[in-house]
Amino acid sequence: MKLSEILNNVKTLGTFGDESREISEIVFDSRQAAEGALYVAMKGTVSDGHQFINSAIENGAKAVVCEDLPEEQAEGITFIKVENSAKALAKMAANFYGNPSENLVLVGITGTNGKTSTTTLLFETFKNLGFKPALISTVEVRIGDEAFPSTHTTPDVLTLNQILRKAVDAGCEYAFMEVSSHGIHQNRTDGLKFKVAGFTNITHDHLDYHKTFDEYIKVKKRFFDELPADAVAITNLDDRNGTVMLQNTRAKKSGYALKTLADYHGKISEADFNGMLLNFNGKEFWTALTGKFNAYNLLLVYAVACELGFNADEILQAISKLPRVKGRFETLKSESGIFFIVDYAHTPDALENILDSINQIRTNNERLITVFGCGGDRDSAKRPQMGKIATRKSTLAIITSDNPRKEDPKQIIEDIAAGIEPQHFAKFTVIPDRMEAIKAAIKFAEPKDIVLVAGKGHENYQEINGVKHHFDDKEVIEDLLKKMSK
Ligand SMILES: CC(=O)N[C@H]1[C@@H](OP(=O)(O)OP(=O)(O)OC[C@H]2O[C@@H](n3ccc(=O)[nH]c3=O)[C@H](O)[C@@H]2O)O[C@H](CO)[C@@H](O)[C@@H]1O[C@H](C)C(=O)N[C@@H](C)C(=O)N[C@H](CCC(=O)O)C(=O)O
Ligand SMILES: Nc1ncnc2c1ncn2[C@@H]1O[C@H](COP(=O)(O)OP(=O)(O)OP(=O)(O)O)[C@@H](O)[C@H]1O
Ligand SMILES: N[C@H](CCC[C@H](N)C(=O)O)C(=O)O
Ligand SMILES: [Mg+2]
Repeated sequence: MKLSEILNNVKTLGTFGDESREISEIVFDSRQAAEGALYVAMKGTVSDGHQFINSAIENGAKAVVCEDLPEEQAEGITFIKVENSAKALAKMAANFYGNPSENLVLVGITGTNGKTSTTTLLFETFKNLGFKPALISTVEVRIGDEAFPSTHTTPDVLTLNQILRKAVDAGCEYAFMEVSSHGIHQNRTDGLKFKVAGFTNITHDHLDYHKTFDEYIKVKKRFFDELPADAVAITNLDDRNGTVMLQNTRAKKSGYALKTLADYHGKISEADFNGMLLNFNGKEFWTALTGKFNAYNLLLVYAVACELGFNADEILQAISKLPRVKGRFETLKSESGIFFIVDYAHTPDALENILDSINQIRTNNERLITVFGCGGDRDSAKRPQMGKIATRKSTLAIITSDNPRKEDPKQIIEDIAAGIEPQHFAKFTVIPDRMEAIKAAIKFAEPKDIVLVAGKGHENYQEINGVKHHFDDKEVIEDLLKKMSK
């Protein structure tokens, strides 16, 4: 594609060199530049892409988009100065891939917890409705039945447009994607045309990156502020910040809630480990999903589908067939009758929610054993909070490791333990090796007891010192049960 076409509608502050040259690809990483590439220099969180302009050129880049022009401009290279490289990249990526977000119905879901669950449930619902949808999530990218590995919750804007292009070419009419706060902040979703935007909730997470909760809220809100007038914004009215999210949006506003009046009102009529009887806007149906948070997720799915013009009965029929999402309240029972739950709860709010859901369902004669840890090189403020919640709400908490990354696992565990209240000191034990921790839980458990293994969900690795070792909670439980014949 010609550079001038890639620059269509990009606000430039100056062009130096040939604008009519052919561009083979757009890259923002100098190491990926090949012959004829356009290199976009971006200021990152660790380094400044402007430092790598020369190495991009050495690798074959023929054009450079940057915020600061280099003092010496290499001969034969076109330089384009812009105010904000990330914003320019978003526009250029959409141009390069033919604006695919305008050729399908794009739905974005944001919030601290529930993005993967809701987008996956939407994907499955639309499959049940007879479509071939696309999914962009933490767990995987899907184009119909074809699955691709996922590297981020919200990929970079080039990858996003590339995926959406592929989806459009494959005949997808709907795409459901997770919108993370990092993604919004780093302009990864700029230039995409969203038809529906959904908000799940906002609680404590990622403050290592956003610094304050206010800042985190502001970033999430930006997603709704930037929606076009013909979009629909759907918020959770039970969340303290649900209304704030839509305060300045131009989109049509809609709300869902279990506790207050809303356009989409839901009620849990019955719940046990096998599922729930739900009532949405007066219509009752069964689901195999369980946990109050899944009632919220399903209600948002229902609201999105209604706003997209589908018939309520048809939607509920499609929703009632939904399977559980991988690693989200996944259950498993041992031969001796110990009940296991594998869940991705890795924030204080998610951990509290899942423990509350389990406690509401259990009859209290069984004991609840919680195995969990906290990730290294991530928001450390959530650690003591999770220690407090797990010990308050379980019979026994076994504190272990969950992706220590470059940190010392013992230090992470100490941070978690620091939040435990003195009256609960007898209710926890520390076993840093996750396999040993799960083994101890199985040993301790008696028939009917419940073992919650939280934090990793679908993840199939334990990241220690930059190395990802294969580790899958569900697989480990199954293997141990066989070995321990329990
Ligand atoms: C902290 C963070 O979000 N970092 C993301 C960011 O990288 P960065 O700003 O640190 O990049 P940098 O290393 O400072 O480099 C600056 C620029 O120089 C370029 N560069 C760098 C080196 C070089 O030799 N040549 C070169 O051109 C880089 O490509 C980049 O454009 O931009 C990159 C490109 O889009 C992302 O891959 C990267 O994600 C990292 C890997 C990451 O771990 N991100 C996580 C925290 C994340 O984004 N998570 C969210 C949310 C998860 C959740 O909600 O739970 C997600 O959406 O996945
Ligand atoms: N609507 C919800 N409200 C609160 N907690 C939820 C909700 N949905 C799921 N959870 C809990 O949060 C965990 C993570 O859910 P999910 O993976 O759907 O969230 P996410 O927003 O995609 O997370 P991430 O930011 O890591 O991508 C689940 O395992 C469950 O314990
Ligand atoms: N997307 C989240 C996942 C956290 C999952 C948990 N297992 C951990 O490693 O902390 C993150 O990268 O912060
Ligand atoms: Mg996710």
